[in-house]
Amino acid sequence: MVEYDRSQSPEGASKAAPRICIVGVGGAGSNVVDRITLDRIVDATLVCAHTDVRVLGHSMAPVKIQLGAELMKGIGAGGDPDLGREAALFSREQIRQAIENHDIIFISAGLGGGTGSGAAPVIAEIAKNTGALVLVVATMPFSFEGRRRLAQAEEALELLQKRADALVLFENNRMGELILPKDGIQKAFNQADQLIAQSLRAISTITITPGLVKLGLDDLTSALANANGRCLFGFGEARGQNRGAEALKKALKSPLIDSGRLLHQTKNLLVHVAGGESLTLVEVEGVMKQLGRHVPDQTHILFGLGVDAKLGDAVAVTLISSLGLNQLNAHATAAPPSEMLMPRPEAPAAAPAPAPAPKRETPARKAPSPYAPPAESVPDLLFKSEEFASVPAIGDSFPMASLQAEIAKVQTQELPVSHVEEPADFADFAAFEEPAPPVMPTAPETARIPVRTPAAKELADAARSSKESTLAAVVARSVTLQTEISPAQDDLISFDEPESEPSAVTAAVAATTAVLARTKPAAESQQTFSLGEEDRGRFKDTEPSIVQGEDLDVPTWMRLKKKLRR
Ligand SMILES: Nc1nc2c(ncn2[C@@H]2O[C@H](COP(=O)(O)OP(=O)(O)OP(=O)(O)O)[C@@H](O)[C@H]2O)c(=O)[nH]1
Repeated sequence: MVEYDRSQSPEGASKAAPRICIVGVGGAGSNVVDRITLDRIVDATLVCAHTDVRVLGHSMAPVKIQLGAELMKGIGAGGDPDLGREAALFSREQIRQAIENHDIIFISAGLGGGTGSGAAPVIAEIAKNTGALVLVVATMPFSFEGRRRLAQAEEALELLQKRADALVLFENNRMGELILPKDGIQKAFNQADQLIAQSLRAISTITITPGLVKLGLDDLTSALANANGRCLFGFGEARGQNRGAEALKKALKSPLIDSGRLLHQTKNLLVHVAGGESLTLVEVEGVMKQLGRHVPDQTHILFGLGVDAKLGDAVAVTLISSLGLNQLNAHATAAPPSEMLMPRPEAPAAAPAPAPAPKRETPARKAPSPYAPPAESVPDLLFKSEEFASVPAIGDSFPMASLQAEIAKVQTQELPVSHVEEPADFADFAAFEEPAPPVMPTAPETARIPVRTPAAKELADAARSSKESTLAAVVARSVTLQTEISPAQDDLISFDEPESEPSAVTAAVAATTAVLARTKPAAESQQTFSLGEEDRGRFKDTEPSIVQGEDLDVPTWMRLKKKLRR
């Protein structure tokens, strides 16, 4: 495999992908790291740091640090932040070794207990001293946990604010309100962990994705700056014809934004729109117009636009803002979370109530980390070489017109498919309940590139000449008709000789090979299922839905798409 080594470029190593480390501290922090590990949502070094060996033992993080092993004897801090702090100080060398050599370090902790509240500020300080950018994602305790926990959380928060470059604070109470009372505490925690994990992914993506309109850490801190503020976070991703509008709708529906209602009161709102290479300006404009109905005119919108080939034909919208705790509480008592989208009325009746007197000063902006590049150079430093370089650019040199002509030929040609065997795990038609809409032939060239590759042609020819390779024929035909240039993570394509032929063709060949390698050969014993006129009884006046073993009620694009994804 030939890899494009960005460190060889004239700009040097500064263009390498940023190294991200996520440290979960204490029980809550470790749960968040587990979720990230399970979902494989961020490409990062995952570390779990805890005083409690039982929790560490169950942690899925590849790197585990037992804090203050000798001091704590493997038992948790029992809700005492002093013990948590001592334990972290005992293990500071181990912590430093685990987290050094990273550009961005996320620290996640539930505040209020002993380990998270005591150790997270120490870890943040060590992280800062390594020269990394330090972002803390923390939760405040539920009100039912009592005043002492809240006081401990507030104290830890102050320490963290002094050390972190940005602090994303979630209110467990608020997240707990969003589940049904009968669902119980476990569900509340799960919901919270999921939101925190999502926000971590979104923030890391925003910071590392090269942007046409780049958002920096200063934008993030502006969006989060609020006296005693809590994070409002919404994320949506969608495919299909109305993907921009759908993605925004999902982001607004995120419980922390309460169907867009909470945005009516925000001063700063960070909006990041990202898509694959097919993302159009019209779509972005549509998203922003629609969003404008949910935010007051005076809201300062921090807008970012990113192109990430990994998104393929999806569009993702991320909304990040913050609201003072008092405003949030006032909103919660005034209006229960709503299911419906509530656009802002055209003429807002009254200005939002003034924010209550701040309890705590918003921390002064920290001096930029030595690792943090100046605003203009952020996209360069944060460019992920191996991912983006592997996606072929579609230029004039690509023989699109002739390929499309060939495809048109193939599309009108009937391949002699006598039957298609469904592999065991292909019978899962439940997955089709909410399928992504088909990609229309009019889709922009960069969304999906129909490619008739030499390899695909060979396969199709072989399929026509051999009755036993019917599945291969369908796959070949499907690959021929709709080859995605942005394959799934496990289909990443290696380029042996990138310059030797158009890279999209290479991609299609590799995709074809990958699909076929995973495809089981058709079983000899399976019989072709066909209905003759005499069998059709009361259905005699209807069109047959199964022809030559293919169920025509299942739209072609669905069958082909499913097979391609396998
Ligand atoms: N979101 C979320 N919050 C949690 C979870 N578990 C605990 N919390 C919150 O985090 C706070 C701290 O709890 P833990 O993380 O278990 O405590 P710790 O930091 O490990 O401290 P010790 O148990 O005293 O060693 C609690 O007061 C809860 O508000 C969880 O799974 N998810």
